[in-house]
Amino acid sequence: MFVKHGMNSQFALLGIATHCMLGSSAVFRRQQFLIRTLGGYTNQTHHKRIQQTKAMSGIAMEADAEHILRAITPTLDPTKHKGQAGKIAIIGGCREYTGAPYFAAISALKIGADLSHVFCTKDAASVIKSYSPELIVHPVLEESYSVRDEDKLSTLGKVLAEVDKWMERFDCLVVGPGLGRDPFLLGCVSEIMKHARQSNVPIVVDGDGLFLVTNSLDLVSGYRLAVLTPNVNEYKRLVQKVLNCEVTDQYAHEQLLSLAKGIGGVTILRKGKSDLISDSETVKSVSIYGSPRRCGGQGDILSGSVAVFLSWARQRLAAAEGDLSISKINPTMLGCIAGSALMRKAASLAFQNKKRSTLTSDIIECLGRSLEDICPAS
Ligand SMILES: NC(=O)C1=CN([C@@H]2O[C@H](COP(=O)(O)OP(=O)(O)OC[C@H]3O[C@@H](n4cnc5c(N)ncnc54)[C@H](O)[C@@H]3O)[C@@H](O)[C@H]2O)[C@@H](O)CC1
Ligand SMILES: Nc1ncnc2c1ncn2[C@@H]1O[C@H](COP(=O)(O)OP(=O)(O)OP(=O)(O)O)[C@@H](O)[C@H]1O
Ligand SMILES: [Mg+2]
Repeated sequence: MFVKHGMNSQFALLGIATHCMLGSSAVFRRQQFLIRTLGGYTNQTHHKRIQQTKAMSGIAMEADAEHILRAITPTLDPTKHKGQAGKIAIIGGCREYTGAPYFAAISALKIGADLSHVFCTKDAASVIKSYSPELIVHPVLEESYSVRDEDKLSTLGKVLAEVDKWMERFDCLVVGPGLGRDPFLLGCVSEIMKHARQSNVPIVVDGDGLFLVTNSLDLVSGYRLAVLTPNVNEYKRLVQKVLNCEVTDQYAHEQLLSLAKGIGGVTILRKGKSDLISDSETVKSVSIYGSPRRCGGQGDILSGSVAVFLSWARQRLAAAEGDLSISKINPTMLGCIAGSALMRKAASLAFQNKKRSTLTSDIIECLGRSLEDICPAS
């Protein structure tokens, strides 16, 4: 039994119950007993919940990712101006990590965003600029070691003023790649996230952003434009914090639904052998064959990609144009499915060429060709 206790454990139990219901076994009757004992639902609510969960988990889960990629990728139209294909900002990059924010930001550009900004610490900024002249790099974040206690409040004010100047222009923020875990820096980033939320800017949370959010769930709880992209460790910590239990692979879909619901309907992309995606209403998987290489940085490509596709999906749905088959799907789900599929296709292509020496930069080089194969530019 993976559930220990806690309100949200009810959802996990419902998931187990649904699973067992399909088998109609004695174990199911036992789970029903447990739900009644621990869940506190009326019989009617209980029955409705089970029906809903059954409907959700009973359907084929694999997303039609290529169809979605084609439906949300904008055409290259000569009447468009700079910025219309997306302006993305990465909040990340500190003394230790300069690769992660670079990978996320450059991936966004290689897929087709027009502008990619990075807000990082002063130490990281010149290094990131030296990787690429394409990125707009703002050396605005500060770590504790570089700020005296008496200057912390004024520094926070300056950081927020710098980021706020740009906030309304961004189509999506990616918070966390290479952010580090310095307490003062994370305090500033919390405020940036609150401002993004007030401005209705979507936020993709990855890497150390997930460390921050796991300890301060209110930052994203109930925000439908938040996407969390946890790896195996990050997912484990989220499940322990929110559901108060261990990760289960046997009831992976149900647990993911419960987690997304427990954080108020955010969208979660659980990375792994297959990527599992849920917005607390449905669960989809992307199992396109990727690469057996697990070099660091692939998650950063993914977070940058999800930011672009999420922006494109929102744009496409807002204009109510194009493919009606996607019009009922949450844009955060569309963004995750498209980002996951493209990342995996590019990884597969890079591995065909480079085999054991495949690195993250090789995968980034394959992003354009992989998108072209699915969705030709002309
Ligand atoms: N080139 C770069 O600059 C890269 C930087 N990265 C950044 O590195 C930072 C950390 O990301 P990771 O993916 O390594 O974070 P993880 O939380 O997955 O892992 C951090 C380290 O702690 C260990 N760890 C994690 N949870 C643990 C637990 N419960 N008990 C014991 N050990 C545990 C892991 O094995 C790993 O060595 C993020 O900011 C990320 O964005 C990565 O994206 C990889 C590439
Ligand atoms: N076992 C696997 N098989 C195939 N693809 C995988 C596997 N594990 C992860 N991936 C893919 O690799 C990408 C990155 O996932 P990963 O778990 O490595 O993220 P991460 O640890 O956050 O990476 P990073 O090093 O950038 O922080 C995801 O798109 C995921 O689909
Ligand atoms: Mg990561």
